[in-house]
Amino acid sequence: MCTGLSYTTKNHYFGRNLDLEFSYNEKVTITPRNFPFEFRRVPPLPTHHAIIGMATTADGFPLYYDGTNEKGLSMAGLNFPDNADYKPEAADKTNIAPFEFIPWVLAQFDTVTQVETALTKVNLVDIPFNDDFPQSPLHWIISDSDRSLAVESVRSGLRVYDNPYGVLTNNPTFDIQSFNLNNYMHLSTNPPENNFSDQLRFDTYSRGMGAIGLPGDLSSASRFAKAVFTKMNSISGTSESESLSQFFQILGSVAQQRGCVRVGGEDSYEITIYSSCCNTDTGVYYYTTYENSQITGVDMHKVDLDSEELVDYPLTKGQQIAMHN
Ligand SMILES: C[C@H](CCC(=O)NCCS(=O)(=O)O)[C@H]1CC[C@H]2[C@@H]3CC[C@@H]4C[C@H](O)CC[C@]4(C)[C@H]3C[C@H](O)[C@]12C
Repeated sequence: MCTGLSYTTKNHYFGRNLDLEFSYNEKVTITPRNFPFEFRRVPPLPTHHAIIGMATTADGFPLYYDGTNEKGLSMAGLNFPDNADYKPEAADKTNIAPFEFIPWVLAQFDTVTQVETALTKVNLVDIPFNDDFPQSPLHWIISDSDRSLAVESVRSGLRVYDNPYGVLTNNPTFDIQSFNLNNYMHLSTNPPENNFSDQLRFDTYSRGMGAIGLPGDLSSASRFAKAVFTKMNSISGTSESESLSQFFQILGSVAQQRGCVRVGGEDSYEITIYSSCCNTDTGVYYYTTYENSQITGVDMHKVDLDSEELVDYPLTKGQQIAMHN
């Protein structure tokens, strides 16, 4: 499971939790403007926007999990099992393989609204990367500082939703996730009032009681409600430190601790492998990992963005403890 998030203070920030029981050796990866992008069914892009994000590179191609381009447009892929349905090639459409979707979008568009227009022609074609990286069922959040979309290729076709929450988790489909929020409209950050019965007396014995009923389990529907509540009520100062802290706190509210979500075999548990937060205005990509609570950053503008070569940074995965004595 995963959670994607778009958040604005003075600058705009975009990132995600990647929750999984293993890692594919992902690295913070910068694709400079002249890296020759080739696609399976659409024309290559020899020059394009530069991209920074988390990716596994295979056969020289950056397989992005999430990324931001130099115009501040961002996109992340999240697991969408059983619902994702990729299509046969369509002659009258722009046929993009799912693993090409993030590079293809971030390489050429500046805003969500531009992407929305282009998506009317897009067909997510069922072409896997290779035998080592078979097709994965994904859906996507696409954000800029103004708005977000949720994009889902399902049996009935490509669904593009306006995403006013700037949040995406996993199943069910985005329309159902949105509908479910109706169940939580009574939640409040204020102390509760007695609407239960005027014949009874109640005591607000604790702070935070206005949001009793907000789910705290790690299922994707619960994480969606929790993350939307936390984000929509978030208050942050505008400095980089305050903004980053608030962003990682929101992601932390839906993070997965080892042992709580068993998957498959005896000793297999899902954890939050990494949390990322890219300042989309400055092009600095920050991350923490499960065992590295210190924020690590990579500034895309510190490398030669006119080059042709991918630049990647292996993740620092152990705790970086600042001892006082
Ligand atoms: C598994 C992850 C989602 C995390 C999640 O939700 N985990 C719940 C698991 S569980 O459902 O609970 O068991 C997703 C998110 C992004 C994905 C990569 C995107 C690029 C590329 C696309 C290719 O087509 C296939 C290989 C590829 C490297 C992808 C591998 C994998 O699919 C990634 C890491």
